[in-house]
Amino acid sequence: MTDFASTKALFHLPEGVIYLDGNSLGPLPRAAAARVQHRVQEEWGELLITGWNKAGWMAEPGVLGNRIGRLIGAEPGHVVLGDTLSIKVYQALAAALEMRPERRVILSDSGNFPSDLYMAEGLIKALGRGHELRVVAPQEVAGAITDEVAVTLLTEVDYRTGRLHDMAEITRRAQDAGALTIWDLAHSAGALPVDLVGCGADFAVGCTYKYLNGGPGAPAFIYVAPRHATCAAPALSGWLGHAAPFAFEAAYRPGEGIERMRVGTPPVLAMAALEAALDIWEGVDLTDIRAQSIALGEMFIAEVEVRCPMLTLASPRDPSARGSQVSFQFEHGYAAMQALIAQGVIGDFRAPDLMRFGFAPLYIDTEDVKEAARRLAHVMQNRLWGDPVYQARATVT
Ligand SMILES: Cc1ncc(COP(=O)(O)O)c(C=O)c1O
Ligand SMILES: Nc1c(O)cccc1C(=O)C[C@H](N)C(=O)O
Repeated sequence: MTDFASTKALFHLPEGVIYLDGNSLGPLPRAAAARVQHRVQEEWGELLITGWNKAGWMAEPGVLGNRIGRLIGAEPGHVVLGDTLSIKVYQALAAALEMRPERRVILSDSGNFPSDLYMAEGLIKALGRGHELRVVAPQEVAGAITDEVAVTLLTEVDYRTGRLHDMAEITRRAQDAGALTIWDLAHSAGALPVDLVGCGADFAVGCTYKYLNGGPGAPAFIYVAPRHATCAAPALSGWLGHAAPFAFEAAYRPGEGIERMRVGTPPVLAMAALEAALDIWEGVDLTDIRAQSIALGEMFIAEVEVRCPMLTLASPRDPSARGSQVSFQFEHGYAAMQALIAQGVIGDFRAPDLMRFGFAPLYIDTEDVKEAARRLAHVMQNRLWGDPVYQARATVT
């Protein structure tokens, strides 16, 4: 059984703050600052360029990829880190489309994060072969899998509502129809158990700065199923995905297996912070995370619905149908969230009217949830959101 009181102590959280936004950016693992400092001073400072070999910087995208692989049910040696999630979406999609050259439809849903859809649009333009991005409502995905579909591009957990796709069922249906699947695990990795092997997923991508707590700008990851490892063509054929980067050949040859999904120089400083964050996951059981995340979410919903009748639940009520976040709809949601943040409870707002709260059991406990609901009730009952100071929109929300 995971001891969540011990894991909470491993994070720095500002005094008085209840942090319900780890679904956007996880908090600072206490060990990360010293780990980054060590990398800067002892490795970069003292080893200089020899750090690539002596400190293992060059191999780290695969080493950390394996540690993430354990959390998402991947086979060892089939996850690699690097770049941003948007880039990894592009790579997976380009590889999948190449593997289904006779088909033209990319199937996604309106609950997908816009960047995934934008990357698909950009790739369609770049390919110029008449592909279509077909976007349906989340609940219509299964029915929209036809033999026109080359690939499904879906985020398992809807970033706005927390609605969860049935990964196993959709993967099965897609493959029965001859399509490939790409799963974006941005809101899944570290939030709930994921079983890529069990589901038979073809590709998966995700970020490490949310529930994995790797820090702002932490690198993304990509998974390619072993059966595709030698046929997935890398669209972004950078030198570190080459079979022999240091042979400096004039022409590109894809690297062995997942190595070919590397592009360029790895983010060495960011990986130091991520390494410290992943240490915390070593003793953690994802089934414990799921059970506790459901308990926290259920408690929050119950407390808020009793105290704040003006808020409407926008997430699935059935906890098994949602990820590790809960959203409430409110017309003045932006200002209400700003007022709540001023009370020390950090959640976020997603247009047009959703107040979104993430529950990460590693550092959020039942007392936090009760206190967050109390402060939210204070904001709502006293109509603090009506104060013009909370209406001004910030650049990043
Ligand atoms: C589901 C999903 N996909 C893609 C992205 C984009 O990630 P990045 O900014 O790392 O490219 C995000 C978050 O920003 C996301 O939540
Ligand atoms: N990646 C982000 C960023 O660089 C700035 C602000 C927010 C983000 C996010 O990750 C947003 C997140 N994907 C979401 O679900 O809304």
